[in-house]
Amino acid sequence: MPEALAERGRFGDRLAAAIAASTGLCFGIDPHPALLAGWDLADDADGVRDFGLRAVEGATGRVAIVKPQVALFERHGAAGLAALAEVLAAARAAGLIVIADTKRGDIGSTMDGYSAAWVDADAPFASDAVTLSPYLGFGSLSGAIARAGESGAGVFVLAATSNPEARDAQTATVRTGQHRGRTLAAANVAEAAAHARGAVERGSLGDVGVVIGATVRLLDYGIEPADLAGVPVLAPGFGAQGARLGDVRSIFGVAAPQVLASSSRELLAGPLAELGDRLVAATAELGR
Ligand SMILES: O=C(O)c1cc(=O)[nH]c(=O)n1[C@@H]1O[C@H](COP(=O)(O)O)[C@@H](O)[C@H]1O
Repeated sequence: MPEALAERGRFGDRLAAAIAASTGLCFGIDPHPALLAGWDLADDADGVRDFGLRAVEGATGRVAIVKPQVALFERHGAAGLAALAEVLAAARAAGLIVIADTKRGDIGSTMDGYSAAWVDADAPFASDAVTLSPYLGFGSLSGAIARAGESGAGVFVLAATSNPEARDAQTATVRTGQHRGRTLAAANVAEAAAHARGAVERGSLGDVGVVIGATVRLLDYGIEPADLAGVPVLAPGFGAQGARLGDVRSIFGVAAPQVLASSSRELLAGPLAELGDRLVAATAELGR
């Protein structure tokens, strides 16, 4: 077993334990300009760092999973990325499971660079998991998936995203190969499910998750909740995009227990002093 994996264990196992000990609430850390202003912070690199660190402080002991949005730090250039590295390290030091929302996706050889940046044990932006786009072909991610597994990290692969304009592309029918006849979204789910088989036998979760927006109807994308056995489901779209935390069961059916219900702006908006209360209320609304 590679040393890094031996140290922290498999991502899916750690995630399953975190959900069992807390809930699947995933707190999105998205430093938008208006939210920074709401916490009396400047929209610059220092501001996004302080915003991220305060969000991590509010999350600690209240939620198990956080998801910093990379672009909202990156927009402040090198200093913004340095701020992001600090926030990621603080979140991991606090024992939170950190999903970096990078949405990277490239040809396989280039994906090695992203792995070195985000998921290797000694990566400058080391995270527990990253979001990846499979729309250059799921196979283009196979090296990144293997490399994440070697360091005990995970990946979340976009399947049915929360934005309505993705629907045409993601419901297109695959015409050749083993997924012939499936929608592209369902084919990505099937690939993730294949990675989860061993974990299902252990009563755990796989290291390859999918992203399915809480705003979509699974059946419209050719996905059945039962297709998701053992697959962690990152589900953004709660709060600002309209989905309600209390509806996780009706949206995801039998897959509800492995859903990471993600909300950013709705939890971040409002006074910093009340952030803890908002997180506690969201946890109660989500339930177990
Ligand atoms: O991968 C994501 O995190 C993601 C996928 C998706 O389908 N939809 C989606 O909204 N997201 C991200 O989830 C967050 C949603 O933010 P709120 O709408 O403020 O809760 C943003 O950071 C989005 O980039």
